[in-house]
Amino acid sequence: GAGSVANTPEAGDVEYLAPVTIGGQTVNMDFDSGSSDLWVFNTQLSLNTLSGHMAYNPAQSSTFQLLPGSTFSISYGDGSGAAGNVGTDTVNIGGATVTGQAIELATDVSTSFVTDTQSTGLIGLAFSKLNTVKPVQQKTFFDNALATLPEPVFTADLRHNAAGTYEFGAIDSTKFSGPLAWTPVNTTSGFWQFTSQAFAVGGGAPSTSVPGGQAIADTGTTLMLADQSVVDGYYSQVQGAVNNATVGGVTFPCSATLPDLQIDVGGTMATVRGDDINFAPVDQTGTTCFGGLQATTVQPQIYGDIFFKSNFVAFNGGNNSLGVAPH
Ligand SMILES: CCNC(=O)c1c(-c2ccccc2)csc1NC(=O)CNCCc1c[nH]c2ccccc12
Repeated sequence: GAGSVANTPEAGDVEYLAPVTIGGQTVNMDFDSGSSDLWVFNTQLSLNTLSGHMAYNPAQSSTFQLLPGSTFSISYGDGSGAAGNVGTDTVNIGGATVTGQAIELATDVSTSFVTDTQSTGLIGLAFSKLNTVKPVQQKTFFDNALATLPEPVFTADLRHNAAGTYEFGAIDSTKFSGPLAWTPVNTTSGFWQFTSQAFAVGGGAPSTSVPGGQAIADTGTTLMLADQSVVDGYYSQVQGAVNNATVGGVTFPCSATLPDLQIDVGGTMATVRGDDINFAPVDQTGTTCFGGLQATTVQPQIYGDIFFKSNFVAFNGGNNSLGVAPH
């Protein structure tokens, strides 16, 4: 059946956590449409590492089964990562249930995850071809759930500093306004990848031909990481915006009025509200603010939580498409 859970932004909308029940144990996880491993803090980790975290205890689950000889090791572009061994258990997300889901039990986690005590791990929702389990690659929760969901979809409704929703198996049209604009997804990369070739600033004339012209929908990345041409075009319209090498990105006066960004999603222009591009102050006085839109040289571009705060997104695993609408 379908499943729906509330998600909650951590302070500063850095990440969005939602409850997942694994073998009867409910833990808060980071739902990540930009990766494909479900890994958890668990009782194999040292008490130091576990300090402050919830932890999954496989010994307490009557449905846990070890996958002998299976391991995982994942690293993310920000240099963080996790590694460990693997078992299976029953996973229930708001009523949507999968038995025999691969549960990757970290025995090693990088510092940024250790200090992030509200998160018990990640639940990857990209395509299973990116899963890192060896010797036998494992499927994501969504992949395993597809056949049993009323509709082969999951949706992300992320809000600024407010509770939102992750839903599996249904599209709740009360969560967005107007029709969903659907675009085909190119699954070759293993991400929810689509064409994004143009942008406009504050309703101005659209640019054309953004280099690479591809982007992914990634709930696991905090910011919106776009091509330099998009970033330059946007911040050229923001008084006092500078590339601040010290803090590692574009900053501007917190008092600046930020224009909306219109960005191409498979031929339809989606809007990212200017307010959501004012991500956070970088100083105690709240004078200088860090942009939610930053440049990346990697391709494809990464439309993270900043994008989702203005746009409801439906991920259709039945026909590999994305539906986007303002919310
Ligand atoms: C900055 C995080 N994002 C990435 O590294 C990333 C990249 C990527 C690749 C190279 C350079 C920069 C970014 C491509 S797709 C992609 N997306 C993901 O990897 C999605 N999963 C991020 C999980 C993640 C990494 N660090 C965290 C810290 C807190 C919560 C979650 C995380």
